[in-house]
Amino acid sequence: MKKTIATFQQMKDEGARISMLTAYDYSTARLEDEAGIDGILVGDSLGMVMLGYDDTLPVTMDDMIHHTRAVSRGAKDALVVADLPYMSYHLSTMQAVENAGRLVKEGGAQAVKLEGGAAFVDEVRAITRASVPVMGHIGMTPQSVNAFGGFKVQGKSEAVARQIIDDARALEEAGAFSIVLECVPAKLAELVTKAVSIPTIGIGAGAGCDGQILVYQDMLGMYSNFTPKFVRTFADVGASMREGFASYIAAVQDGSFPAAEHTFAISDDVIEKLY
Ligand SMILES: Nc1nc(=O)c2c([nH]1)NC[C@@H]1CN(c3ccc(C(=O)N[C@@H](CCC(=O)O)C(=O)O)cc3)CN21
Ligand SMILES: CC(C)C(=O)C(=O)O
Ligand SMILES: [Mg+2]
Repeated sequence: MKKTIATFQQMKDEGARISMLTAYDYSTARLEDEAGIDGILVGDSLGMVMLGYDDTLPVTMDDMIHHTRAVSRGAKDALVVADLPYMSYHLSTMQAVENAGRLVKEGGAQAVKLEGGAAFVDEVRAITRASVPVMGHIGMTPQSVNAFGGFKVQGKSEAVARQIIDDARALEEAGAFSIVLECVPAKLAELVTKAVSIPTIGIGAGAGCDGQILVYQDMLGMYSNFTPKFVRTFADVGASMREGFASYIAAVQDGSFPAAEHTFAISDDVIEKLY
């Protein structure tokens, strides 16, 4: 059965941990869904892991819609959340609602995510008012990479830690259904999780969150540009792929592929006539 934002809230209330992963295409979404994932995020991280940019800033609404449509078709049960990319919700609440609406209407997402806390409560309220559920995202928000001076842990000082707690409360008050906590100290994430009644989903935020999310290429060993400290390789699919590609290349080179069983037959009569 399709999971909803009510399923997420019920899981927090019952103390069941929520599992999320990113996906950017139909086949991967299908595999994650079959494995029983609760939620799939079509992250703007697709700019890095799918498109090869150095950060998420160049990702467009058209990129997001293209990938969200594919994921929506593969996610039978999982809740599909799509990221609002950089500059798609920063100009006005009107722009935010319009683009959130496109991710639902054209992409087939059930919810959207935006980066920001107290500074974006007007956008969260406006999108929620249009009946699109919003996931907040605070801590190390990658769209602010230039403002942070790199992908750096946030919330180690009292001032920033306090801001993160205030941001979480502001998001809940504005109607967000859930909050991603990225790259914040584990004990701060625990405090935030207790400070709000909506589920927190952590990435590099420790086990005290209500759920976890990872970029799937990271947990399958498929992306080697960097490996954040918070990543565990659950299966080395990257190594399997490299081996598979290498044996294909070798088989083509030595002529062992394709073999007879991979070919289509034609009657000798027909062939004779062609000579
Ligand atoms: N493949 C991938 N995985 C991600 O988790 C991810 C993306 N891409 N793209 C968007 C953002 C960027 N993220 C990142 C990127 C780098 C670090 C990183 O290198 N962190 C270091 C140092 C942190 C510090 O000490 O301040 C680490 O060791 O984890 C963390 C998160 C998380 N998101
Ligand atoms: C890492 C998650 C939370 C994200 O925002 C993304 O994949 O874009
Ligand atoms: Mg993102």
